[in-house]
Amino acid sequence: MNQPRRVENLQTDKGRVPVYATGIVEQPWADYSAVDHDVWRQLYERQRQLLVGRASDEFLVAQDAMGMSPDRIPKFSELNRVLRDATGWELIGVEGLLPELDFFDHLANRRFPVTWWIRRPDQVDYIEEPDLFHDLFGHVPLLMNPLFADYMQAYGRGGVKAHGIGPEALVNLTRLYWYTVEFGLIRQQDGLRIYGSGIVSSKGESIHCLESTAPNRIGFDLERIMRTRYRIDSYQKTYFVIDSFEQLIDATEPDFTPIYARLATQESYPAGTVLESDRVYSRGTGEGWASDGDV
Ligand SMILES: C[C@H](O)[C@H](O)[C@H]1CNc2nc(N)[nH]c(=O)c2N1
Ligand SMILES: N[C@@H](Cc1ccccc1)C(=O)O
Ligand SMILES: [Fe+2]
Repeated sequence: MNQPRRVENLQTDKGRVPVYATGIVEQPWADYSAVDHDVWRQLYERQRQLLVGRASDEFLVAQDAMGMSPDRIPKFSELNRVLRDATGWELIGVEGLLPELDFFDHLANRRFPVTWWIRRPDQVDYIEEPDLFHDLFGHVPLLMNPLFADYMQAYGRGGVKAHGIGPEALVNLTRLYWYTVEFGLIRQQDGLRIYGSGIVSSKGESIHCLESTAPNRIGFDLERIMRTRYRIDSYQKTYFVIDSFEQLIDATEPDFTPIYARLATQESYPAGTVLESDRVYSRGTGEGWASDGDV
């Protein structure tokens, strides 16, 4: 995608960046400070160590294929050469969260929006919004996996379609993103493993999601997930487990229009729910759960 014309230098609270008409930001790589690069290195090395034995084989293979350097914040332009050859995806720089339709349209065109700024040293254990580390370390590697790359584009197309159907459909579809792309687990011969970006980019949740007795771990069920509310400010109460990316692709291939219509007549479930019909890998103790805050 040829860069659209530059319209202005946006003064943000994190520095001046060139912003294009489409909201795409050019990565100001030369402006990253030594502190920025050190935060990247610290987070990268800590997560790489934590994820051995915890992340899925697909994630670890994809991350090695992506070939990011721990020593400095990677250049989007360098990663794009590798990514385009592998699956036709490319990264674009953004300021932060985009309006939903913009986000879906980028995914539908195999463009993944990556936040251009990285968190401060005092935010290494928790940050309330996606930064460069969450997007680049968490989301980008699996775009090297052909199956997952297809799923992400299909999701984007589904998002554009859901946006046209209405706000409830968008809520249903966002839950699917949350419980797969962000916080998904996958079953392997040697146990449950992580593929969700929100988990792999978080030290605490990488440990909690597999080792804590507090959360439920339940087998993937499309409509169950689309009815289930989630948490945005604490560890998840429930993690959903797929058997494979093929299962995810097969389950989401059909037209969702009748599913949205059915879901509109049904109640949603609180995040900590366990149903009789659930395939329960482990039922949580609920220890430490806040009673409110589901979205
Ligand atoms: C999938 C869901 O709509 C979600 O809230 C979107 C909205 N906008 C976004 N914008 C950016 N840049 N990155 C994201 O992950 C999202 N997520
Ligand atoms: N098949 C879904 C779109 C979709 C594809 C892949 C993942 C999620 C959603 C629809 O018709 O709306
Ligand atoms: Fe994310």
